[in-house]
Amino acid sequence: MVMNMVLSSYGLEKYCNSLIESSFYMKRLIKYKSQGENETSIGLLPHTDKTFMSIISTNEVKGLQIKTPQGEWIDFEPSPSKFILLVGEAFMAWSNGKVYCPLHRVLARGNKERWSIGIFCFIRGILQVPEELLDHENPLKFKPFSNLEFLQYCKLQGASTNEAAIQTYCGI
Ligand SMILES: O=C(O)CCC(=O)C(=O)O
Ligand SMILES: [Fe+2]
Repeated sequence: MVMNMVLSSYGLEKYCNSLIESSFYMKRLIKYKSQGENETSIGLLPHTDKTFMSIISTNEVKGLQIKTPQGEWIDFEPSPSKFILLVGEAFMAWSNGKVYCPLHRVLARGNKERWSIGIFCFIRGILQVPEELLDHENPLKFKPFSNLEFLQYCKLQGASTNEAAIQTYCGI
């Protein structure tokens, strides 16, 4: 359903079924240690996800920050009924750069433990920019690529925090 909502908002709903059929998910629970009352440290370095998209839900402790296209870091305000969807580098490349893939980080602050649960969605097979997104003004920016091989490449290169990894991997 989430995939459907996101793709529809970009007029790409026609690709929804095939993407859902090729998708698989990884789940990860992260615990961030509490800090001193007035202390702040980096819980997770700034990075972009290597996924197609990621869904994150957290306990009530703030910490996740997202960088806007204008360069401003904004806080994700947690609540029990809320989750955040982050576009990954694979979706950004498949959309030929149309969809923004945000840099995000986690600050560990204060004396409460923070938990987050992430559902990370990857696509099997070869991802190719839909022809509807291409014309004279919007030439192809990314060669066809495999999301899983891209993930492997980032692990081997130690490029997990490199926000331009997809550009180096399959950018034109
Ligand atoms: O813990 C969080 O809120 C974010 C985790 C995250 O960005 C990641 O695992 O890629
Ligand atoms: Fe992330």
